[in-house]
Amino acid sequence: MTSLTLSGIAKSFGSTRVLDGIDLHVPEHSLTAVLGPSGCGKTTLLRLIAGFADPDRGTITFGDRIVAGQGRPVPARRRRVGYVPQEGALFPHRTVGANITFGLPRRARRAGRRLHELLDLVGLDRGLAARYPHELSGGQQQRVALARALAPEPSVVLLDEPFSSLDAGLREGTGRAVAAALQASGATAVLVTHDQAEALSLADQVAVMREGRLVQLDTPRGVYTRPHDVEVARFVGDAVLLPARIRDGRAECALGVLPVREGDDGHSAQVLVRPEQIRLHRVPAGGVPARVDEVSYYGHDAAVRLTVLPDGPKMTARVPGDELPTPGTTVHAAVEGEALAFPSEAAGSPAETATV
Ligand SMILES: Nc1ncnc2c1ncn2[C@@H]1O[C@H](COP(=O)(O)OP(=O)(O)OP(=O)(O)O)[C@@H](O)[C@H]1O
Repeated sequence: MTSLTLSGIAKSFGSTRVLDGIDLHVPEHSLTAVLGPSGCGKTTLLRLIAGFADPDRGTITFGDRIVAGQGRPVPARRRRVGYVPQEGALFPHRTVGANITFGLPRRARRAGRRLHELLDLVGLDRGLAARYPHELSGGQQQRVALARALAPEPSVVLLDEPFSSLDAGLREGTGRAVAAALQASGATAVLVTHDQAEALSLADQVAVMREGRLVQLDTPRGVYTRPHDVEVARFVGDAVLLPARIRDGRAECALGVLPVREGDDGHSAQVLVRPEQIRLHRVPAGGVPARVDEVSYYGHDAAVRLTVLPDGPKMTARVPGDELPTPGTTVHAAVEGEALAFPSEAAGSPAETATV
């Protein structure tokens, strides 16, 4: 395995610039999630790394070996890349075992030991080796696809939305199993996804893309707690956005006077609070009075929709499932921790404020 470095990568199709100056370093033995909305260029980026297409500008380096951008590009088959597509694309008429060992030399295929190692690695029962893909669940099929990608011990493993065809329950378990197998194999991996929960829960670092550019490269926690801008903040989680005025490291807004991490004094700004930062008290406790409009109970927690009294903004708080207020009553909403301040012009239209 090896590290992966992209420097100044650009790619256009006709007059459309799809990737614009991407710089990305994926350390050895780590998993980077490339997160972004549909059409932002994620798959194109993976295809360039794999060698299925060439960048117009910039270089791609595996360890200290330049594979694209200087001289003739190294062809895909010589890059030693493992690729896991959206739906495993397993060979339907080959058994699980034959699918996994497809890329191995004949001798290794016969020995069977590597097959067992790979099945163990991705957490599949060895007894499944004789089955055909249609006899497996979607999650099992994706694990087989990963085992097949890992079999030849690739330099880099690329996964293109590998869980998008799975239903929610299977998705989480398969994601964790795949991340664990990648870690156990020591793989250097890039996972493309538009699902922020998947990116935050599985990856070591998250590369947030927008319209062909990399807007933030950070740890999952960094992306969530220190988003580069309002758009990133809203993309990676629910957010309450309020107009505010910053003074002495504090923001004056509809939720009171909140400490902020950053923000220029005397400027009008937008403050961002995560719904789970809003605490609801039955008695005044430093918060502002709010009317409970609606409560959605999810078991582990609940979403409480509020209107700040008398006619302030509407917002949603996430509270523990055992602390449910009654709709129609008045509570006192207080913010725990720091709010994030952003320049007000970056916050979008007024209609977007105070929503989640
Ligand atoms: N071979 C191609 N020829 C022309 N345009 C292309 C080609 N491949 C991709 N595009 C365009 O480039 C843009 C980025 O596509 P890409 O598939 O990389 O995005 P994505 O972020 O992976 O989207 P999704 O999440 O929907 O798969 C899109 O506008 C797409 O139409």
